[in-house]
Amino acid sequence: MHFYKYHGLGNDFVLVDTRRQELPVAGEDLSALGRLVCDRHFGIGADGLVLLRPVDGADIQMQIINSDGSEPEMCGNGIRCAAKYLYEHGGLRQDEMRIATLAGIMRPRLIRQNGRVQAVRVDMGEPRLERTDIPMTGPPGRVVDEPLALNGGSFRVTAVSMGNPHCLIFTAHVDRVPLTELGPKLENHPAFPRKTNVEFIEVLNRGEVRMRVWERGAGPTLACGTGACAAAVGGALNGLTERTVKVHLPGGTLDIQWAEDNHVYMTGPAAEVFAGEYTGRPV
Ligand SMILES: N[C@@H](CCC[C@H](N)C(=O)O)C(=O)O
Repeated sequence: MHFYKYHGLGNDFVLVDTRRQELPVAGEDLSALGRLVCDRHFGIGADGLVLLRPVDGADIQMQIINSDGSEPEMCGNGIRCAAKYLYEHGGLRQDEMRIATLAGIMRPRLIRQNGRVQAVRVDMGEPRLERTDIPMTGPPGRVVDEPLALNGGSFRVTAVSMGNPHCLIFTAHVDRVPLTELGPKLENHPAFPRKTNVEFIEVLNRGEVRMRVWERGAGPTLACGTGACAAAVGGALNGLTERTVKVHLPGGTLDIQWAEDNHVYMTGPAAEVFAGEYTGRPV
């Protein structure tokens, strides 16, 4: 299987263009393929597998499989990588694209300099704030700075869906958070019937935050695009930040704007690392 390896701020992906080859999976067992290629010891190694497919009504479809084999609705860093690949290798020589995902059609726009893609700005659509849309259990309404019981204590959480669920916790010292202990407990908390991504956020000032993320189906990652968008929305909902913020992640910085049209715009880099042939065991 021919693949490309990309990353967005260290959130890394194996990218496969299914328009150019058949996948080596019996009955399209994408969950098993995702687990195999993402494995950092026995596979190529990645946080996720990004599959590009032909589709009606958009330029391309992006499907993503987490490293645990689950299929999320959307991936912000992955879509910037997909857009860069499509322009540089995938025959889509246009600056604006429409990419279909399980969360709807996303619209990346390339920012180019001397013909090279420097960054990608993506219209990530509207955030979903109703509890049932996260989804989260409990009475109807938004989940903003609400207590969530865990381990005999409680956290104040804000919940935002960017097509995929995010549980945001604002904290004074993000470096002191025991991410690998709390992350899986919150990811699998019964309040989130489809599990959740978990973001710990420290507000530096009204235009900048620092964030660490525990991703649903992938664990701790160096960056999360949808998570950064959710953090900007959550910061504004709590009155802690403006609607335009820089989100500093372990892998680098994303610029996020929750615009007046209610759409969230994410700007950040995407990088190609290498290409290769996966010769591992077919599923
Ligand atoms: N890293 C991604 C999010 C990938 C999906 C996530 N793990 C989930 O299950 O929702 C991003 O950059 O948005």
